[in-house]
Amino acid sequence: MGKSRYLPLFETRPARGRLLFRSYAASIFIAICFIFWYRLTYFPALETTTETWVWVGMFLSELWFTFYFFITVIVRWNPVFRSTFKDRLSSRYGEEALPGVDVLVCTADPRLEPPTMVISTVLSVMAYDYPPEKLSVYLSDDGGSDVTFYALLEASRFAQIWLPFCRKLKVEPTSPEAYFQMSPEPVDDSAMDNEWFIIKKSYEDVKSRIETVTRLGKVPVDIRKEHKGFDEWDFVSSRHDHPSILQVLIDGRDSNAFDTEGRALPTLVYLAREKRPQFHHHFKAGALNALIRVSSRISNAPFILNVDCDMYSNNSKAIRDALCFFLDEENGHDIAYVQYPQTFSNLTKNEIYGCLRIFMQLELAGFDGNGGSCYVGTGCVHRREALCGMKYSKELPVEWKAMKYDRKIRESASSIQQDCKALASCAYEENTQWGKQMGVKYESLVEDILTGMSIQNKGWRSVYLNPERPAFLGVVPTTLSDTLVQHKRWSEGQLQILLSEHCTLLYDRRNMPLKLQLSYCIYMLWAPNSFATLYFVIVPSFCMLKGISLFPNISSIWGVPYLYVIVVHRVQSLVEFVWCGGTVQGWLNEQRMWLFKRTTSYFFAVIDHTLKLCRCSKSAFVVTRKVADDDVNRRYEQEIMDFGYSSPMFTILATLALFNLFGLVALGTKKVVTDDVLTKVFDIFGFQILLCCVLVFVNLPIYRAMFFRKDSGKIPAFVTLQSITLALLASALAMY
Ligand SMILES: O=c1ccn([C@@H]2O[C@H](COP(=O)(O)OP(=O)(O)O[C@H]3O[C@H](CO)[C@@H](O)[C@H](O)[C@H]3O)[C@@H](O)[C@H]2O)c(=O)[nH]1
Ligand SMILES: [Mn+2]
Repeated sequence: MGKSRYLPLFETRPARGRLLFRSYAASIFIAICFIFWYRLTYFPALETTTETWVWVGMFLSELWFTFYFFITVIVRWNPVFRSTFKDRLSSRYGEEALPGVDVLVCTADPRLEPPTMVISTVLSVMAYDYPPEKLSVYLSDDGGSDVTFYALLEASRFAQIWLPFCRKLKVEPTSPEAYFQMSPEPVDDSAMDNEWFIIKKSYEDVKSRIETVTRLGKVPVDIRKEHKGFDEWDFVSSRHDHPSILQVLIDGRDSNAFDTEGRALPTLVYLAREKRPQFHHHFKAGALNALIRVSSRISNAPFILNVDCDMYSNNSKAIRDALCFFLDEENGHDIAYVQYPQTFSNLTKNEIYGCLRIFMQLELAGFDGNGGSCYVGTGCVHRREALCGMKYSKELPVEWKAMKYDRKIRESASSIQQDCKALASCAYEENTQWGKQMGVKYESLVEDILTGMSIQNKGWRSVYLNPERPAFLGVVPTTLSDTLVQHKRWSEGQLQILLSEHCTLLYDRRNMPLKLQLSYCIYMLWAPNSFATLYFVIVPSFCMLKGISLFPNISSIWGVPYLYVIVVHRVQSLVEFVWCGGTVQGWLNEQRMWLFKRTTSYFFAVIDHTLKLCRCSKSAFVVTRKVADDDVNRRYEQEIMDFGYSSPMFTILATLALFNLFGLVALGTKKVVTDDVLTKVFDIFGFQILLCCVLVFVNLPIYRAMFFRKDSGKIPAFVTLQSITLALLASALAMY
């Protein structure tokens, strides 16, 4: 093709309103300068040592918040949005010349991640609008469960009717569970409609068979006879102790692997990598690395899509979209991965536990503008070489066509099986670079972010793509404790990166622009953020009771910059949230979660990590629960916060909430008694009172859950009692 006629396969648009944002940021910056001026000028006027120390604390906290604000500005400085031209891709490459794509799906526990959900995800990716002979799907089962294997076996059979049905009706989404839940029953009597009912019935049968087996907890003998693969479980002593299990359920190279319309089926592979108690298995990162190796032996596609088991494909064009970047002749050669945002199917209108909306819809675009999107673990298409650890180099152009995978070459299935089992064994990685220089990284609980950083450090770029129809839909946790525990894992993982040699600001960073390095700090600093936040939640109320004023009088001129920052900064956050598709109530909920996470999850992450450094505890990847009982689901639908059981996190939340409430009450009574010209008190302690009121308002659901609710999701009496005692003690300490 002549250069003059070159048409790009994707385009990039900068976000609108950048000028407005930059002016806003500059104005806040000026206000912050005034705040520091105030802090420093009034410093010498302090009388007691307590006053001096709390003042220093305020100064440090404000300094910290300023630095953090500066980073949030960098992330938002230049967001970019991308779109693709899939028609050009088709006309340039046709169907024949498209590259192979391997899809890696991970599951870890059949009780937390029901096998029916896992196979809906698997079926949804098998049904991509992509030549099936170029598609291979691999499921890693860290639960090592024969029930999950049975579910996949059922899926491999159901695929024979599901895939032609999806093609014929242009089904969207291609997850049978989601599709039949949302698509209305057809009303005509045509043959097509009959087929709709037949397939639906067939899916329901599959589902009910799997659910029966799941309830039993093991596969009955008569079903075990259906497939020789079940024999592998004869050697399984527990999920933590078994040899590699590998079953090719559909072999795409097999000339008999056809759907009911005679078209090829994608290859489908089940893998439970070897587990032995004496080996560390490195959680999801380890699972992915085993899959990367096994897939390289079986299909070796040049592009790898990876999804979590709850993230079904919601857009059957997503692979083609991603390829528009990699296959663009002019600008695609250095792109290592294309990241789709995580979006969720089970959100309620006002998202009581938040859903990373700003992160997924805006900050990732900001990262892209600064040099490359983060890798967020799911919904990401990688170039195999980049994921395997190869450095980018202009001289060594990566040629995807060179990695041809010839489906016609037949090898004996048993020799492939033998090789693959060795590749998925515990000992395979010993004395290799896997997890360090190769594949997904092991040193952090957020293996995704660290792996993305390391890929960018090797000279690759990455892009963020957010098509109008979300590419994947997953599940957000439906209780407060699940959410807080998930965030604890994330912030702990980020802290691990911050304190490791991979910290962007210290690492060998020739290939990462400074603005991208700073952008990563926005998450790496989550955990340390807890200290400044705890300080602001506790100390101003404490000092209010002690009679120490920490902020300027509300009527003084120094009050203006404070008011400006407080009001304008929150307005900007609200506007941003609504722009990203949220509701006003949703924003309020998000603010609450922001406070809860900082005072519990992030704080616990610091403590846990410190214990780990002292070798008192070990890293654990607590898998997020994807199902809940009816009671919990009902409360989630009604957007009522679920506490349900005692947890030290809830004790902290409730104590802080009560402490601030007591503060307000005590102040009220004290002033009525002494009647110390009320307006004067409000003037001197105005900001502290305001802060206290805001905290009480934000904590309203906690008071309700302690004192006014009767359902099983309320705060347990034991936690309430504990918190009242602690908060009373703290208030007494402040007042006397
Ligand atoms: O030992 C393990 C633990 C987890 N998983 C799988 O990893 C995925 C993510 O686990 P989940 O409990 O759903 O974690 P989330 O917090 O929802 O996941 C986010 O955060 C993780 C990093 O902490 C990323 O890996 C994920 O992609 C990202 O969605 C799931 O498919 C699990 O089945 C494994 O395969 N093996
Ligand atoms: Mn998840």
